[in-house]
Amino acid sequence: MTAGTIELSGVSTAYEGSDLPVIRGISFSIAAGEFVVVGGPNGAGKTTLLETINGMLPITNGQATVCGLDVAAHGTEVRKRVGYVIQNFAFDPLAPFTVGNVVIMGRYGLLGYGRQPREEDHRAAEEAMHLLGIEDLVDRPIGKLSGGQQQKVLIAQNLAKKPEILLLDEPFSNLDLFARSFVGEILTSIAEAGCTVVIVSHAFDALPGHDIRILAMNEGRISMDAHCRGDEVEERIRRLPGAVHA
Ligand SMILES: Nc1ncnc2c1ncn2[C@@H]1O[C@H](COP(=O)(O)OP(=O)(O)OP(=O)(O)O)[C@@H](O)[C@H]1O
Repeated sequence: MTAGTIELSGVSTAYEGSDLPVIRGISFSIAAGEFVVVGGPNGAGKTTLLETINGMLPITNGQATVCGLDVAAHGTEVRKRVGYVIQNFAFDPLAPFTVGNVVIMGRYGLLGYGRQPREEDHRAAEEAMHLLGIEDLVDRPIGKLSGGQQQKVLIAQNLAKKPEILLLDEPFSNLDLFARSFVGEILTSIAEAGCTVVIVSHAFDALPGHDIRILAMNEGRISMDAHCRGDEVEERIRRLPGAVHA
């Protein structure tokens, strides 16, 4: 079974127009349903790692295989199976979309160009909004919501896709303490249901208490690959060399 798996073998990636690799010769395997936190100092390459897994960057060395697909050759197919909640996204205050419009957009990549959402697409969007507790916002203009509410909408949009893998870049950044634990619990339940969850974060206080895999990064490389409880992650990351800025 390859659904939800991530395999990197000696992978390096560089941004367009640059010869310098940002990710440098990284290798690891992530199994379906794993709950992984990626930590490390600013500029370590954490976002770049998520973009690499999601097939958004040219791979200059090695091979990345996601859900059994070679990322370099099948980026579009990979992105149908992977949800990616990007860092610090904020909607234009005048964006002409409701919350319901934004969540159903999560289904568009599966539908194909110009196709209208079907009953099952609306159902998937409703389920995702229900899970995030945002059904009452469905008709609200997205640009008029708070940062934390917009963050929940983006997570719902990606869950509506029913991804095999969910990548989240700083998902807790706009959320209050209560919302952070709430989202942490949702991500745990998603992983328990078999969806691989990979979170880049500097905020570790909302991580669930169960066993978590930590991948720490420094200067484009993996500096630690370990397991611990959610409430031990911060201490483990702090003890790493080069972690002073984390
Ligand atoms: N679009 C881009 N073009 C060129 N270089 C980039 C681009 N995005 C990031 N970089 C560079 O790649 C390196 C890693 O950046 P990345 O955003 O992956 O780090 P990060 O670990 O996620 O940092 P942070 O914790 O600050 O979000 C940095 O040196 C950064 O300047």
